[in-house]
Amino acid sequence: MVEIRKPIPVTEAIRQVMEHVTHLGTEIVPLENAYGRILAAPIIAKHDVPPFDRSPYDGFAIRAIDSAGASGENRMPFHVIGEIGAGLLGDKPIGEKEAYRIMTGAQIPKNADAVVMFEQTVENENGFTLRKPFDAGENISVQGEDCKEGELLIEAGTLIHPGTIALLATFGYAFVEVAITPVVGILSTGTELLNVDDELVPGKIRNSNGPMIRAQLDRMDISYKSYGMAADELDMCTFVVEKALAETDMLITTGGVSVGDYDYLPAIYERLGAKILFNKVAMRPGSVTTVAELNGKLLFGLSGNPSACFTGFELFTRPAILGMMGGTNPYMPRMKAILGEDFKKPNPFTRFVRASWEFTPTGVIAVPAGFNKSSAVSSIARGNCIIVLPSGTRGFSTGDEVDILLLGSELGVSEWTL
Ligand SMILES: Nc1nc2c(c(=O)[nH]1)N[C@H]1C(S)=C(S)[C@@H](COP(=O)(O)OP(=O)(O)OC[C@H]3O[C@@H](n4cnc5c(N)ncnc54)[C@H](O)[C@@H]3O)O[C@H]1N2
Ligand code: MOO
Ligand SMILES: [Mg+2]
Repeated sequence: MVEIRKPIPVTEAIRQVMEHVTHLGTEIVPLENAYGRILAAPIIAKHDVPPFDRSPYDGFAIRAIDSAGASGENRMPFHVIGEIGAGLLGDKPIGEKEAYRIMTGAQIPKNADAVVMFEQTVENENGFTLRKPFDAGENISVQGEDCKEGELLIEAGTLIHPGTIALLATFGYAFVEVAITPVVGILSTGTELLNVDDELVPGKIRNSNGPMIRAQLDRMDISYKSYGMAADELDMCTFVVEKALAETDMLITTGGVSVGDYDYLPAIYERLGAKILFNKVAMRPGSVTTVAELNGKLLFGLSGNPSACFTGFELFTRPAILGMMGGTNPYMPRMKAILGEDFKKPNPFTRFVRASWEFTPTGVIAVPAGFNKSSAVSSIARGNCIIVLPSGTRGFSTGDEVDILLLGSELGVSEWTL
């Protein structure tokens, strides 16, 4: 008798996966290796930024009071007492009607409280004249206007991007505390599988899931250990799964999770004593996605069908990996889009449609990326997003508003909502 599985809602499945995520701790890396990692400690301003009042322009530093009454008819003369380039200091305090020539980024000299751009002056042998009064503080970049010493700037759990690197460098972080990145094992199961460079022979297909998962991990900058392909043989598959689990922090298998005679993953989980979190999700594709846990490590039994495998990774495995690193935005960003083509299939389960989105003059349009069965490989290649069609809906028409999940974005969101 075939086992009847009870599907759980997608949101519940994601919640269960995230509940079983374990952190691997933190490590210190040089700043030049920190891009793409996840911050393990918050960035707190170690000093004010800028650390001193400075000039935002190339021009003259003056006392604002000396410009009072200046006009086109009454140009105010100033005497230049020296020059300050960025990185240098003016050693004399400026006196009445005196000015320093000052360059962008240079510290404002003593007594000066305004900067006049070169373009606002007429220069002469002695200095310059100007034709308008300046307020105290005008054209001064004030110490601490960007960051105040002690201010919490970026939370732990944030992905480090080029802007984060700039901030870390500003505060002198030559080394950064980041989350340890998991090593993920990948095993493609299926007696029908050939290597990429094999000739097709009757009944066989090339393994596309293995290379696809490797690329999905590469896109996240996560390292992996590939265990290649295993034929549908219980003992051999159990041996490889056990070995892979011992050598990695998480294992992704593809294929063999449904109810077929040679779908051995359920038996392998049982043999190993792994706890099955779920083995059926109310979604299409990927309803057979199975997740188990053993000794604190997650085993993702992704479907063999390519579109289901891809979707299972993006929905469950990717947030779990980010969660293992304490990532605070593990879920794909979501956007509203206008459906660019009819999609008339009813949706008994939540449907995730591989699609392609673009900005148009009338807004964001998302168009399904062609043949959209669970077994499809072409629509994964053509898609750049996933349209989410809620369960219980009866098909959608061109012009309907839909939600889309963005693929390959370094941005993410903190909550999963459906
Ligand atoms: N009686 C039932 N049959 C099936 C059910 C069901 O509920 N009852 N579920 C169907 C659904 S939904 C899916 S999805 C598939 C899932 O199958 P498995 O995850 O067990 O995967 P396999 O049987 O091993 O393979 C399915 C399909 O994918 C191809 N495949 C497998 N590995 C790869 C790979 N690495 N690269 C490319 N393609 C691969 C494989 O040849 C099969 O065509 O089960 C349904 N059946
Ligand atoms: O597990 Mo399947 O992908 O719903 O067709
Ligand atoms: Mg199967």
